[in-house]
Amino acid sequence: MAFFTHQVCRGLSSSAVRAAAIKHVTIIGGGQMGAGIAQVAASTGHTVTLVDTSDDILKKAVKGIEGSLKRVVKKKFADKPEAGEEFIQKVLQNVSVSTDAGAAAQSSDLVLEAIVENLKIKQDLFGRLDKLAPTHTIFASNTSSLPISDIASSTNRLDRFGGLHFFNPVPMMKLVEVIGTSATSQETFDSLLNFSKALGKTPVSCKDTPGFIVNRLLVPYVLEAIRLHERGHGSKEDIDIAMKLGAGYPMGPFELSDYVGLDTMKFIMDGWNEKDPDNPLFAPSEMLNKLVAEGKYGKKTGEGFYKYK
Ligand SMILES: CCCCCCCC(=O)CC(=O)SCCNC(=O)CCNC(=O)[C@H](O)C(C)(C)COP(=O)(O)OP(=O)(O)OC[C@H]1O[C@@H](n2cnc3c(N)ncnc32)[C@H](O)[C@@H]1OP(=O)(O)O
Ligand SMILES: NC(=O)C1=CN([C@@H]2O[C@H](COP(=O)(O)OP(=O)(O)OC[C@H]3O[C@@H](n4cnc5c(N)ncnc54)[C@H](O)[C@@H]3O)[C@@H](O)[C@H]2O)C=CC1
Repeated sequence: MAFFTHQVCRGLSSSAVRAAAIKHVTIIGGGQMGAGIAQVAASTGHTVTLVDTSDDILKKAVKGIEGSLKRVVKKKFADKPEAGEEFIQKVLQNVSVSTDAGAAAQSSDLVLEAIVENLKIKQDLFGRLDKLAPTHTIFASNTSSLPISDIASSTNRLDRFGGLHFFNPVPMMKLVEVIGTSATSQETFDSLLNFSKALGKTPVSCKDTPGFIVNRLLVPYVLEAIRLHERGHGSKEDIDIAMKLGAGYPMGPFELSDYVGLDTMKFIMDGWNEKDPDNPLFAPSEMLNKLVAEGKYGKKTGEGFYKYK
């Protein structure tokens, strides 16, 4: 099955001697993931420019970062609230915002994209930035499901292009999947690996295959839960309770879907179904399609499988 052939294998123990350090990062997309990555990068001493399409979205993103930082310092500086407030201010000083991705990319060591899960839109963005960013700048995508090599194909910097896949909520989740394509240079891969470690995360090396490691396992599981419910074999609530108490998952599959975003889930499912139409694991779900058509994307819109208002 061509869909699941792998491209390249890289070890985590490779020499990182030549890898350039990443200091200034442009993060494009100030939604759940981009804001979370910006927060963690700024908290670990990197300077960050967060880019989105409007000032309003960026304002909301910075407010979200501030709210999340407050939760972090409540624990980290439990008995030193003043030091906690100082930390928040210091982190926020490391973050600037912009609606001009091209201008931001011009002073960046890394441009990391966390925009909508759509190949054409991601390709357009990187194709444009490729002409504006300095030669040394590394490009990376936080895509959940798209081949990194397909996104990179719109640029002329295939050796300086990789994947950095974070997990939601970024400040809490320790893993980063680092993806090299067959064209990604070892130097680039090592820079991305070192950057993940500098963020305090644990990186794993992944091949450029659909879903990398985590989503290749997680997406079929969640879709099977939805199908089980569609067949009338369990309520959402019971399935969620069952997986939390019976399998030790922190969230059940319906809670997790709402948390991730049903729009993102649908983008992933449709994309994989299109590439591999005979695979029952990626068969469309009427229930998911209906919720997305109604604009019920989950927590971020106030309703998905559950209501949050
Ligand atoms: C769907 C399948 C398809 C996916 C495809 C697309 C997605 C991807 O490409 C990859 C992904 O990201 S998959 C999703 C991975 N994430 C998970 O599985 C999260 C599962 N949930 C959890 O770990 C915990 O419920 C969690 C850590 C979230 C919350 O912990 P709790 O359950 O204990 O609940 P809380 O009481 O709310 O939180 C406890 C404390 O955690 C801290 N915290 C939580 N969220 C935070 C945030 N955003 N920022 C900062 N701190 C945060 C916080 O300390 C909180 O305590 P309080 O502040 O006192 O509430
Ligand atoms: N939601 C999740 O749990 C995870 C999502 N991802 C991936 O991260 C990416 C972003 O996902 P989320 O943050 O959940 O989405 P989101 O919907 O919360 O945020 C996306 C942001 O990108 C902005 N945007 C869209 N097109 C843009 C453009 N051309 N230029 C600048 N900004 C643009 C939107 O205005 C929005 O603020 C997707 O590729 C997704 O697959 C990866 C890991 C986990």
